[in-house]
Amino acid sequence: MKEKTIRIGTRRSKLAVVQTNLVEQALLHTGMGIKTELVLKQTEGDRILDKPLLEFGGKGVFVTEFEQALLRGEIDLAVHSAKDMPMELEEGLGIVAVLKREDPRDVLVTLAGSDLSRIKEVRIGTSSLRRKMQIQEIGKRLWPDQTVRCEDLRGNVQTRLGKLAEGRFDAIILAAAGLKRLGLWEDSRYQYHCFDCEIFIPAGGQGILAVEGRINSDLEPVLKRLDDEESRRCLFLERKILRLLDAGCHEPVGVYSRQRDGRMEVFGMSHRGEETKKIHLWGEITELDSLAELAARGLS
Ligand SMILES: NCc1[nH]cc(CCC(=O)O)c1CC(=O)O
Repeated sequence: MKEKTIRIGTRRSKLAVVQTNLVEQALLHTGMGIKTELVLKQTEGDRILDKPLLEFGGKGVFVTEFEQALLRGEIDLAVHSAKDMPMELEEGLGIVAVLKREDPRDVLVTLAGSDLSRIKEVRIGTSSLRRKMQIQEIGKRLWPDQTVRCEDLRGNVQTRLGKLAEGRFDAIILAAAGLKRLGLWEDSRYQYHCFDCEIFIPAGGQGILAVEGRINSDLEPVLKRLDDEESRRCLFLERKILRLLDAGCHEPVGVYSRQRDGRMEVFGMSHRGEETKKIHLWGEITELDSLAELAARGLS
């Protein structure tokens, strides 16, 4: 490949930049003499902070502007949190590399020293229907004599933590992956209660960084080196299930998969109409399509 600088697009948030730096590091580590340049963009999703995402176009709001830049050739790659990616990508673009999955768990975050057992009504900040649904259910076990009230909370991770610190909520729910990547995991201002993925099912793709690019580009040999096979397989399966479900963002859906002893294990939850459905299935890694269909059937 000819020596050139790879232009990588990402959002301006600190998490997005840190995540893109991870991709840059991985590119440097290929030892293929690659140079990178960051192209930061503010997206619709970053500008509109006073409404839940689902009121103005859902997942695409973080991605569309980068897709246009990729198609125009202004950037060569875009780095996304896989869970924020829309189901259908623009023609000619694809997920060209999948990095090794970071901790996929959801975490209940409280301020250091706070004791939720003393609170009659626990106010939890989250805008995600999936998180609201699951914390309501788990809350009945965690706090049998208390009530849980979920309230909307948007903004980047630091903004959300700021609102917790202001006392607007007793707890908030965030992804472990974001907290770890932002160096907040050891932060003594907060207490973290991690939920096992089989109990509190993460969003499809949670913890995974996906690199989007033009398909069949001359970067492919380089991008192969960044790719983690198991994470790619899990992301493929989780996205396939979501696509089959054709779940809009109005429906809470969680999907999580992992490889165990050479087989694929998948957990899912959905809530359509009045009913909450849960699945736990096993399948062969060579037959992900049929596993996805089985999972989607169980969740629809
Ligand atoms: N929706 C925002 C978002 N997108 C990705 C992450 C965390 C990183 C990841 O899941 O890879 C977060 C923050 C959060 O949900 O706490």
